[in-house]
Amino acid sequence: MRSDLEAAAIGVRVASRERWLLRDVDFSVSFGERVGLSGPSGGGKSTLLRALVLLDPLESGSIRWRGNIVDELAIPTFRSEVTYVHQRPAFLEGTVEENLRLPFQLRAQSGRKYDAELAVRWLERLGRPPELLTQRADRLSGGEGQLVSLVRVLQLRPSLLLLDEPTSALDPETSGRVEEVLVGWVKDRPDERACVWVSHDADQVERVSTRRLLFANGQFASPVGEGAST
Ligand SMILES: Nc1ncnc2c1ncn2[C@@H]1O[C@H](COP(=O)(O)OP(=O)(O)OP(=O)(O)O)[C@@H](O)[C@H]1O
Repeated sequence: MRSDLEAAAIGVRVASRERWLLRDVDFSVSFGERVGLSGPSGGGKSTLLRALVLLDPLESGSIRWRGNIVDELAIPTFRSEVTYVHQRPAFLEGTVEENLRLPFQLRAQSGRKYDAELAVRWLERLGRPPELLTQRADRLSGGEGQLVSLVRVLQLRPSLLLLDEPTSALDPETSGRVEEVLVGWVKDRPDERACVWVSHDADQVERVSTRRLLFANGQFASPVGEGAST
């Protein structure tokens, strides 16, 4: 059966090209899945997620999204459907709300408009009040930044989220909310949503994933088994 995202034999080298960060890596994910990715620091998990959305140039291999090779022209639309969520998100000057409005100016989002009510609903589900919208984005704490970055992504209705340690700066209670929101997000539409979740917390991986993988030295190690199936 065809997977929705398929990476075939992808390779990434450092800019100087003297070292491979990923070499001949195969990976696929299908809608409905929640893939938990763990492994040692510096093992290449972020590099892999970035390569899956072509944020770094591939030295070899290819990415297919829903059966089609993703070429240069397809990248903007592809990235509106498959989104990398950075562990330490960046914001532009201005309020949180101004930052939430910005992606709607991109061509890939044409025809869509910022919806303040939707943003407030996501914030509420993440345990934050609407007043956060008026706060300056550059004054957010690390944890608040992670929450706002999730709202920024979720409001754009993506299909596949590549989550790079999305709760690393959050307290346990808020982490729990994020887990609930993101697991629920996939479960609500399992035929059109999935996520890959990088975490160093083995218990979290167990809670959030339907499939668990270990990534080290730029390669997948042998599977560590199935996670929570529901
Ligand atoms: N642009 C780059 N140029 C050179 N080396 C890089 C580059 N990007 C990443 N690396 C190196 O690639 C390796 C993998 O880094 P990566 O951030 O993907 O690991 P990780 O598994 O996500 O680590 P962590 O769990 O600490 O976040 C590291 O040794 C890192 O220093």
